[in-house]
Order: sequence, then structure tokens, then C-alpha cells
Amino acid sequence: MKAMNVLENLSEILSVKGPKDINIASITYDSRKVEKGSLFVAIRGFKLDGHDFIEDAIKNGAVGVIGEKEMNLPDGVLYVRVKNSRKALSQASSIFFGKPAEKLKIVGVTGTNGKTTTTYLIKAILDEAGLPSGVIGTVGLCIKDKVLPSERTTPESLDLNRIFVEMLDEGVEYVSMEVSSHSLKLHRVDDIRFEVGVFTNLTQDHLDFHESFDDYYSSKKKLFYLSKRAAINIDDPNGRRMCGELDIPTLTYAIEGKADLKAEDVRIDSNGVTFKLNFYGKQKNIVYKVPGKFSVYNSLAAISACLFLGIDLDTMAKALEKVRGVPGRFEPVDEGQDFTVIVDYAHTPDGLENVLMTIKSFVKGKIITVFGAGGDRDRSKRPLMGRVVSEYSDYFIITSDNPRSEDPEAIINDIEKGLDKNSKYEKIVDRRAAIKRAIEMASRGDVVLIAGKGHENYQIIKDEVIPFDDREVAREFLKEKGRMR
Ligand SMILES: CC(=O)N[C@H]1[C@@H](OP(=O)(O)OP(=O)(O)OC[C@H]2O[C@@H](n3ccc(=O)[nH]c3=O)[C@H](O)[C@@H]2O)O[C@H](CO)[C@@H](O)[C@@H]1O[C@H](C)C(=O)N[C@@H](C)C(=O)N[C@H](CCC(=O)O)C(=O)O
Ligand SMILES: Nc1ncnc2c1ncn2[C@@H]1O[C@H](COP(=O)(O)OP(=O)(O)OP(=O)(O)O)[C@@H](O)[C@H]1O
Ligand SMILES: N[C@H](CCC[C@H](N)C(=O)O)C(=O)O
Ligand SMILES: [Mg+2]
Repeated sequence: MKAMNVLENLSEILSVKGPKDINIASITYDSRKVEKGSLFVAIRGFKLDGHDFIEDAIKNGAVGVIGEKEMNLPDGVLYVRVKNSRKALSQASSIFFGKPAEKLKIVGVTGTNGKTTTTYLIKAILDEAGLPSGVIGTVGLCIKDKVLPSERTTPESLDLNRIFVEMLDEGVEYVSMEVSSHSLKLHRVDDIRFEVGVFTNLTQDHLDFHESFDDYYSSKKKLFYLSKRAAINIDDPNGRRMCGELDIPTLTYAIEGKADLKAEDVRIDSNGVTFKLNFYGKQKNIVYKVPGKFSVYNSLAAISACLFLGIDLDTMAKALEKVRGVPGRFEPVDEGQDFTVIVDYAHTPDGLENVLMTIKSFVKGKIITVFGAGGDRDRSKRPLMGRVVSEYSDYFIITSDNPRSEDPEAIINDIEKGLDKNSKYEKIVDRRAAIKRAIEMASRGDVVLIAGKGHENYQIIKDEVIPFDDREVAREFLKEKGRMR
């Protein structure tokens, strides 16, 4: 593509130096991925500054550069100075790949908890309706039935465009994607026009990245400036606030309050949830075989979004009844033992409270929880997570999640600050040993909750990513315990 075509799509150019008639063979924001003919976009990062890698990029074959700083590049290399490189990356990628997002119907789901689950439920409904779809989110990328790993919940704009093209090539028409607050703030989704934006809830997380809760809220709100229509959980105080501030067609959903879609006669037990959906007098029985009040909310979120897509309630009810859960979300590990083991991705105070409240409602014996908190993430959520776990568990083991660059013991100490005084617990830094201990001590009727890592099949310790899967580790010790009997 001619550089001129890319330039025409950039909204905030400050200056252009060098030849505009060059051909761009590819775009990248990482100098290590530059090829002959690449356009390199220099991003001022949180750790590094892409401008420091311009020389490398040119050595590797870049013919053009987009950046924010005043630069003098060698003759023959195009330099486009813009106000915001991340915004420019989104605009350049969209035009370079032929605006693939415009050819897809994309539903964006935002909120602190429930994004992954809701996107999966939407996909299940689209499948039942016979509409070819894809999913983009924490657990990975789904292109029709193909599943690929993903590094981020919401990929960088350039990568998103590449994924959209791949989806279109495979015949995908609908995309159900998670939209993280990071992605909204860092302009990863700026050039997507969402058919529907969904708001699940907003509670504390990511206060390391967002300077305040208000900044977190405003980032989430941006999704609705990019959406044609909205589906909002109006039982959530921030959902109510959001609703009052939007002027696009909106469907609200609730269990408690007044809403367009209301769940009535809600029944929750260890097998899942059932409720009567009331949508302006139209009623439909919904069965979803994953327990928890949050399962009702996630079903309502998916139904609201799919109503906007024109899917009928019968199809939706059929689809939800068939869903057998989402990887790592309230996932049972069953080796025939006489107690329950659940692996769940809860990694926020609210997520933990929801999952523990659900367990409390059906547990016959003790609740034993194994959990930690991620390193290089919001530190202020750690004592709050500790408080919630100590409030609901009969016994718990504080261990490591993904410590990343931090000292695992220091993270555990942060969690410990929030504990209830009467807590019965121990600290075991090694997650494998912690899971082993919980399984050894469990007896008939107990529930062992292993929280925080869900579907993750790795653990990040310093710079190392080691293979680790809570489900496999639990299975191994369950088998061992079975053999000892
Ligand atoms: C905080 C955050 O989102 N950081 C993202 C940000 O990194 P950064 O700006 O700090 O990058 P950097 O390492 O400082 O480097 C600056 C630039 O120099 C470039 N570079 C670097 C080295 C080199 O040799 N050559 C080179 O060109 C880099 O490619 C980058 O463009 O831009 C990078 C490039 O797009 C992202 O990879 C990176 O995501 C990191 C890995 C990350 O962990 N992000 C997490 C926090 C995140 O986004 N999480 C949300 C999920 C939240 C949720 O689910 O609740 C998500 O959507 O996944
Ligand atoms: N609607 C909900 N409200 C509160 N908690 C929920 C809800 N749905 C799921 N949870 C809990 O939060 C955990 C994470 O759920 P899920 O993965 O769907 O959220 P997410 O928003 O995608 O998270 P992430 O930000 O990490 O991508 C679940 O394992 C469950 O314990
Ligand atoms: N998307 C979330 C996931 C947290 C999962 C938990 N296992 C951790 O590593 O903190 C984040 O990146 O903050
Ligand atoms: Mg997710």
C-alpha cells in the first residue's frame, strides 16, 4: 500500500518529512519484527520508549516511521510526526488491512468481571442461531471452531486487525470480544464500531494502571462512544450511572431493580441457575448449568446483546441450556472423590466474593480456599482479597499466583494485612504444594476452591514462564489421594 493512503487516514498529523510515495509492505510497533518495507510505529511505552528503537528499525528495513517526537531520520526514510502514536497505530492498521472491522458485526463486552464468560455465552447463542462467529479474549481466540492462544485480553490494534482479516477469510460474520479498560485507554479499539457494547459491572481492579477509580470508569465508558447500542447491568451502581450518561439505544438488565430484561423466580443450586426471563411481558424459562448469581447476570448480558442482533429468545434459551461452562470458570475437577474441587479465575475482591458466596450456598462441609494475587498488578486489591477469603472460608492457604517481578512473600504479606483476626490459615509460597495441602486436608462434603488462575496453563515467576495448570495439579493430587485409600 502507498504511504499516502495510510497518511490520509491519520487524524492528528503534526508534520511529515521524507518521501510520501513509498510503498508500505507491513506495519509493526516492535523494531524486532520489522521487515524490508515496514512502517514502524514508535510508541512511548510504560517500560521502554519505541523512539529509542527507530535506528534498529531502519537497520532492519523500515522505510517509514510514525512517532511523536521531533526526529531527523536518514534521507529516503519517511517520518510522520503525530500527536499520539497509539491512535495513529489504530488508524494506520485499520486502513492497511482494508477496514476489516467494518465487515464484521462486533459485540464488545467490558466490565471488571464476567467479560470472558459473557463472550462465550454470546458465541454459544450465535452458534445455535447458525451464525458463524469468533471470540477474542483472555482464554484465547476462537475462529469458528478453531482455538488459538492469546497473550492479552484485548490485543493491540494492529494485531486485532490481523485477526479480523483471518476471521473474514474463514467466513466469520460475528465477533464477540472482551474489551479491557487497558485497551480502551491505550487506543487499541479506537477504530472499531461495535454493534453492541455490553457493561457487566465495575468493582475494584487495575488501580495500578488507572490513576483512580474514576479513570477506570471513564475508560470503560469509552466503549459506549464506540458502540451503536448498549446492554447494561442496571443492578450495578456504575451501570446505573453509565446508563444515565449515554444517549444510544440501551437495553438494561437486572435481577433486583427495574429493567428492560428482568430475571424472575431465580433459583440457584450446585447444578446451576434457572430463572424466568421477563422482557416486556414476553417470558422465557432460562436454564444455565453453572451455579452462582453471577451466572444469571452473565446470561442476561448475553441475551440482551443477542436481542440487539435480532436473535429470538427460543434459540437463546436452547443455546444457554447446552453450555457446559467456560474453561477455568467455576470448573469442577472430578476424580470421583467425595468432596468438590473447583478451579476458578476469580482474581478480584468482587470475583472472589461472588464465587465464595455461591459455594457457601450449597457446601455441606468446610470451604478450603487456595489463592494468591498477581505481582506487578494493583497492590491495593490484595488485603481486600484476603478479607473476602477469610470471611467466607473455614480454612485457607495463601500462596503465589503469578508473582512476576515481585517477591512472592511480599505479595502474601500484603494479602495477610486484610485478614479477619480469627482466620485459620497457612502460607505456602509454592502453589503446587499449596494445592497438595488443600486436597490432603479435604474430607467428605468439603469444597476446595483453587482461585485466581483458572484456564492459565503457566505461572510467571520473574522472567520465567513455567508450565502450570491448577486443574492438572489438582487432578494429580486427587489421584494420589485416591490411591492412598
Ligand atoms: C500496561 C500495558 O498495557 N502495556 C502494554 C504496552 O506496553 P508498553 O507501552 O509498556 O511497552 P514497552 O515495553 O514499554 O515498549 C514500548 C514500545 O517499544 C517497542 N520496542 C521494545 C523493545 C524493542 O527492542 N523494540 C521495540 O520496538 C515495544 O514493542 C513497544 O511498542 O504496549 C505494549 C505493546 O502494545 C503491550 O504489549 C503492553 O502490554 C503488556 C504486555 C501488559 O501486560 N498489558 C496488560 C496489563 C494488559 O493490557 N491487560 C489487559 C487485561 C486486563 C483485564 O483482563 O482485566 C489486556 O487487555 O490484556
Ligand atoms: N458477572 C460477574 N460478576 C462478578 N463476578 C463474576 C461474574 N462472572 C464471573 N465472575 C467471577 O469472576 C471470575 C472471572 O470471570 P471472567 O473470566 O468471566 O471475567 P473477566 O471480566 O473476563 O476477567 P478478566 O478481566 O481477567 O479478563 C470468574 O471466575 C468468577 O469467579
Ligand atoms: N487480566 C488480569 C488477569 C489476572 C489473573 C491473575 N492470575 C494474575 O496474574 O494476576 C490481569 O492481567 O490483571
Ligand atoms: Mg477475561
